[in-house]
Amino acid sequence: MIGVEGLVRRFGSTVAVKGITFNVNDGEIYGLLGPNGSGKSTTMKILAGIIPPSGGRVVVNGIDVSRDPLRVKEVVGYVPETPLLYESLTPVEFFNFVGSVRGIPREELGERVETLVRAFGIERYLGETIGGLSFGTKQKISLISAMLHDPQVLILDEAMNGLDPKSARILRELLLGFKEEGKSIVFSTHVLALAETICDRVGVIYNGEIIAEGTVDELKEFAHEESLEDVFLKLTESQEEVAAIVGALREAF
Ligand SMILES: Nc1ncnc2c1ncn2[C@@H]1O[C@H](COP(=O)(O)OP(=O)(O)OP(=O)(O)O)[C@@H](O)[C@H]1O
Repeated sequence: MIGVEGLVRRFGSTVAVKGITFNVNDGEIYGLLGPNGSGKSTTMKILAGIIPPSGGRVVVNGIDVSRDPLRVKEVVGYVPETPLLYESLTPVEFFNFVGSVRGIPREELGERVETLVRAFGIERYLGETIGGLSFGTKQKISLISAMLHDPQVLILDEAMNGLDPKSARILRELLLGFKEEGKSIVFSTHVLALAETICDRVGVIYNGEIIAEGTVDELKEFAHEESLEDVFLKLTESQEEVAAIVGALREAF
């Protein structure tokens, strides 16, 4: 369970997050959708205990992120937008490192690594240094490392980035399984068709504020639109702008 109330985050004079409020229940996948620079990653970093809020209150599984960010990290699995890995290690060395930092018993760690490595099909890269691997393979390593301690809460920032269709399907099925187990999942994506199929509820964030929230069907009804993409463009005031740009491009080419 995640509770976010009046969350504010400033970077100097920039107010990246302007007092947002939302909850994510146990067994729920919450989609955080918004244009570039709207405050998604900043919000997710705060939920994961990576950066502190400037104001408001965030409680993750009963733990206040401002008071106890280290304990928050224990219950959260966080996948950043860009994988942050030790490039000179092999995936096996990296998973062992994560396992020891998190205090995961050796046998449990071995079993989880084996299951997830097989699921994402990266067995053949286990002995290579991470620095030489493709972006998609690094993303899979980042995902696996976030799941090794079996966290109750998953914060996934553009987690499908770089994944091939098979791995994207596997991740989707894994997330649906986690949801069944009662985990809370926050998921940001620019792929609205994906959000439509996976999220129980979505929050549309724009200029650091949540401007609409609900199930995909509720948002479609609210905006009188047929697809989540049209809802998104309408709410973020991009529909007319997109039409004007496309018109100009057609004239130019
Ligand atoms: N470390 C930082 N220092 C200064 N400004 C920052 C920092 N991190 C984020 N910002 C600013 O905060 C705002 C929100 O950024 P954020 O990365 O949260 O957006 P986002 O919705 O995740 O965007 P994208 O879809 O492009 O990943 C932007 O104006 C960004 O420039």
